[in-house]
Amino acid sequence: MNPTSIATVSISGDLAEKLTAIAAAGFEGIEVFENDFLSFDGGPRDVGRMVSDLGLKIYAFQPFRDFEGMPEPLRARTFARAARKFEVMNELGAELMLICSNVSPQSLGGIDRAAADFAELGELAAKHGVRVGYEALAWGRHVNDYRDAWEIVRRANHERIGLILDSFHTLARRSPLEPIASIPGDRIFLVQLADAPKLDMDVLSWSRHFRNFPGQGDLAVVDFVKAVEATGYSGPLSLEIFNDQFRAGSTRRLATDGLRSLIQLGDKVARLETPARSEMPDRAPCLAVEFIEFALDEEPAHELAALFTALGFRQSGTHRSKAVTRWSQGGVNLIINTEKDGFAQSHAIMHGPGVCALALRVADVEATMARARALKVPTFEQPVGPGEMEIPAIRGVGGSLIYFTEPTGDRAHSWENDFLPVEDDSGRPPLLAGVDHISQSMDYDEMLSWLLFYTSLFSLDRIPQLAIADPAGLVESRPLVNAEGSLRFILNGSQATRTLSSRFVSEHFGSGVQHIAFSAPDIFAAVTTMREAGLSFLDIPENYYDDLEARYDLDPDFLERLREHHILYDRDGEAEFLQVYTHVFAQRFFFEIVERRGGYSGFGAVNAPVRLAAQAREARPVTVPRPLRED
Ligand SMILES: O=C(O)c1ccc(O)c(O)c1
Ligand SMILES: [Mg+2]
Repeated sequence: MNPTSIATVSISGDLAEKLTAIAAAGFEGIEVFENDFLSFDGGPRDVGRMVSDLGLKIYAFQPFRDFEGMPEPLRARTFARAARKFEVMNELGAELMLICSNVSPQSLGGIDRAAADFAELGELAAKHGVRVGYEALAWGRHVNDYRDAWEIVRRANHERIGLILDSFHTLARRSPLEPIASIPGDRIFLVQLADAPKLDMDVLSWSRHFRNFPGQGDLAVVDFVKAVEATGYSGPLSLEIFNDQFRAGSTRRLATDGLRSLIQLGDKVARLETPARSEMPDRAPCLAVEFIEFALDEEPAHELAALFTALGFRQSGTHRSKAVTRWSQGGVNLIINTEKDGFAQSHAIMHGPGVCALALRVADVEATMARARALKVPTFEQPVGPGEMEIPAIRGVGGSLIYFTEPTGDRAHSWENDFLPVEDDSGRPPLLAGVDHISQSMDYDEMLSWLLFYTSLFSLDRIPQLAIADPAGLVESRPLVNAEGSLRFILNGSQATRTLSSRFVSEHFGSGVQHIAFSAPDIFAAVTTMREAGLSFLDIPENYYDDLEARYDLDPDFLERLREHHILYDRDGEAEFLQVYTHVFAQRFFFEIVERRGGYSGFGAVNAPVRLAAQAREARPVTVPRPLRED
C-alpha cells in the first residue's frame, strides 16, 4: 500500500482545522501548500510541530513556480529564491519541493537548458538535504507533458532531482499512459491524484476550479494509478484538488471523502489484476428495497396511515413491543414509527415527519458491513428488545439509517418476526408492485459526498446528471442506478436558495428523502382505485397536455385518459414512462407512482419542470391580482 496523502489546498478551513481533519480522517501525510503556510500565524517550526504532533508527515512543500529556463539576471534570482525556500523547508521538516513547469513568458525553452538548471539545483538541494520534484503543468509554457518533464529529469541526472506525476495534467491532455511504465519507480518522487468531470473548457480553469476526488469525476484515474504501479513506485498517493465547492465545504466531511476515495481507488486498481487482489469485499449488490421507515408523532402518523391506506397499503403487522406498525402491498413494506424514545424519535424531533431509515436487501449483509467499515462509513447499533435481533445498519443521508437484510435465512426474516402479523381478509389485489426509486434532497455541496458514498459501497452507477428548472432556480439531479433496475436513488441539490429542493433542506434541518416512487403494473387502474379511496393527485396544467399532443402523435383517447388521471408522459424510442404525483405530505415529502413500459430507463426529466411548478403553486397561498379601488 502506498502511503495516503492530501494537499492542504484540497479542503476548506484554516491550516490548523485542515490538519486536524486530515489526521482525524486517517491520512498519513500532507503536501503543504505555500499559501496555507504563509497565512498561518506562526513560524515554520510551529507548523512542523503541529504536523508531527498530529502524527502526519509532510510529503511535499509546494508550489515553487517559474524556475527552469530563465534568462539572466532572473535565473540568479530564481536560484536565490529556491535557496531561501529550502531553508524554510528545513525548519518545517519538509524534504521534497514541488516545482511545476514554468509558465512565464520570459522563460526560454530547450530540454537541455532546463536539465542543466535542474542539475545545478540538485547540488543546491543536496547542500540543504532536500530533494526536488518536477511536474509538468498541462498549460506550462514550454513543458506541458509528463514525457518532456521526465526527459528533463533524466538528463539532469541528479539523485536529488526526480519526477512528479499528476493524474489531472496527464489525463486532461489525453497523454498516453503506456510510457509511464518505462520510468523507474525510484525516479518518481511523488504522485498526485485528482479526478474531474468532463467539461469542454480551457484546461487551466478546469484544473483550478473543477477537480474532484477520484471516483467523483469522469477521468480514468484507475488506469493512471495502474500505470504508475507498473513502475514499482512505492511513495505517497497524494490528493491534490482545486475545487471552488471544496474550499467552502465542511472540512471534516471533505477529509473523510478524500480518504474514502483513495480506499475505493486502491480497491478498483487491485481488482484489475487476475486473479483479482482485494482487501475488502466487492461493492454490494442490492436486490431490493426491503422497507422504508417513517418517524413521526402520533397525530400526523394517523394522517400518514390514511394516506397509505388510500395508496392501497394495508396494515400487515403490529410491533410486538413498540409503537410501530407495518404496512404492505405487492412486495412494498412501509413502517410507521411513533416511539417516544430511540433513534426514530430523535430523527422526528430533528427533521420533522419523514423517512428515518431504509432497509436494503443485499446479497450478503456481513460483506456489505465489512466493505462499509473498510470505507470508513459510520455503522449504527441500538439496543434491541427481548427476542429481537439486531439489524446491521450504517449512517446514510442526513443522519438517517440504512439497514441491511438478506434474501433468505435469519437476516431475511428477523425484522418481520418483530411484528405480529395482521391477516389480510380484504381480497384486494395490490395496486403497487415495488419501489421504483428514492429521491433525496441535500445541500448542493454535499452531492459529491453522497455520490461517493453510494457508488463506493453499492454496485450503483451514475447516469448523466441533469439540471432541472424549478420556478425558483436550477436543481441538479443525479441518478444512481444498478444494472438490474432493483435500486435507484436520485440525489437532488440546488445552489438557488428558494427551490423546492433547497427549501426542503433548509426548512427541515437537513438532507433526507423527499419523495418515493412506487411502480404500478397499471397506473390508470391504480389512480382510479386510489381516487375512489379519496386520494387526489397533483394538478397538471392544460398547457402540458396540449404540448404532449403536439409533441407525440398520441391517440386522442389515450391523451384524454392521461389528462383525466393527472398522469405525465414521456417516451424514449418505443419505451414509455407514465408518472403521477400525490400532494405533499406535511410539507415534507410526497409519493410518485410510475409505470415503465418497454424498458424505459429514465425518470421523466422533461416533465420535472412542470411538476416542480405545480408543486410550487400548491406550496404558496393563491393570490389573484385585483384592480385597485379608486375611492
Ligand atoms: O494550478 C497550479 O498552479 C498547480 C500548482 C501545483 C500543482 O501541483 C498543480 O497540479 C497545479
Ligand atoms: Mg499537481
